[in-house]
Amino acid sequence: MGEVSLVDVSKQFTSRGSNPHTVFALRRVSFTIRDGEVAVLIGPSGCGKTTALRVAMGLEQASHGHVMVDGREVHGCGHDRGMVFQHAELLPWLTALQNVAFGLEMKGMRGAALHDTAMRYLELVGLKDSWNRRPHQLSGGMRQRVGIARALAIDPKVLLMDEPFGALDAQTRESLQVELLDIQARTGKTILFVTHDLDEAVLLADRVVVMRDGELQEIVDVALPRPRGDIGALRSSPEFGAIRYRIWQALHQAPAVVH
Ligand SMILES: Nc1ncnc2c1ncn2[C@@H]1O[C@H](COP(=O)(O)OP(=O)(O)OP(=O)(O)O)[C@@H](O)[C@H]1O
Repeated sequence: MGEVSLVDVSKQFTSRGSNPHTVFALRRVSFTIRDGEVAVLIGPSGCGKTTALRVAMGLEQASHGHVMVDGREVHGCGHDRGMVFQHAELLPWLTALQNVAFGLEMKGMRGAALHDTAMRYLELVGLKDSWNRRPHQLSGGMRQRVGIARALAIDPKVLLMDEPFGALDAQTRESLQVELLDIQARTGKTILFVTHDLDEAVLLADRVVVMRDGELQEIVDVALPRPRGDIGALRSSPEFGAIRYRIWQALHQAPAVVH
């Protein structure tokens, strides 16, 4: 199982100093991502996407409301959730293999099981032959692959991905999108994915959660068959265009009324 819910979650940040003020990053946000589903969070810069992900991960505590995983309220981080960041955030002094093994060691795995499991996940992301390279010896795309392998290796129920392909060139981004679709098909992981990119949202998602000013604006169903197949052909299909336009409309609707 891997169902994750944000239940009436609000998050406010209060800055101190000479000009103290409060920012409402999330206001009463509720949604559920079903087991095995890919949900994409999209919305303008500053609308609260990263905050929603960090609250779901347990890196931030909600000011109000709570997070449930498989019907159980969670507090703080846990091995049931894995996170992939925009800039892989690898430990620079460790090899690719050691970076993937790191989380497994935290889980208590040792010896041959540790090595074999870390290697299996590097293989899953196509990096078996680069196991001994340190992050500075890897391209941006390869570093992101290591980040994905590291998050998957702990076998979380839910994968939380914060603009993981945002800093990559278009070609690398596209090949990682295809890889992620493939990995998701093989592992059946529940994924909550943040992006600014409409095409990426339609390509990856079962549902797209549109956010605005810290509020949930709308949830749009992406009724495209899986596997997504030839993504070039899919992108140019009328069905893809219609869903993309539906999300665009949701993004450009009048702002939600703040009570
Ligand atoms: N630690 C923090 N302290 C103060 N304010 C914060 C903090 N984290 C986020 N915020 C504020 O909360 C709001 C939402 O930020 P968040 O990073 O979640 O938005 P986002 O939609 O992910 O933006 P982007 O697309 O630019 O990454 C913004 O106004 C931001 O400045």
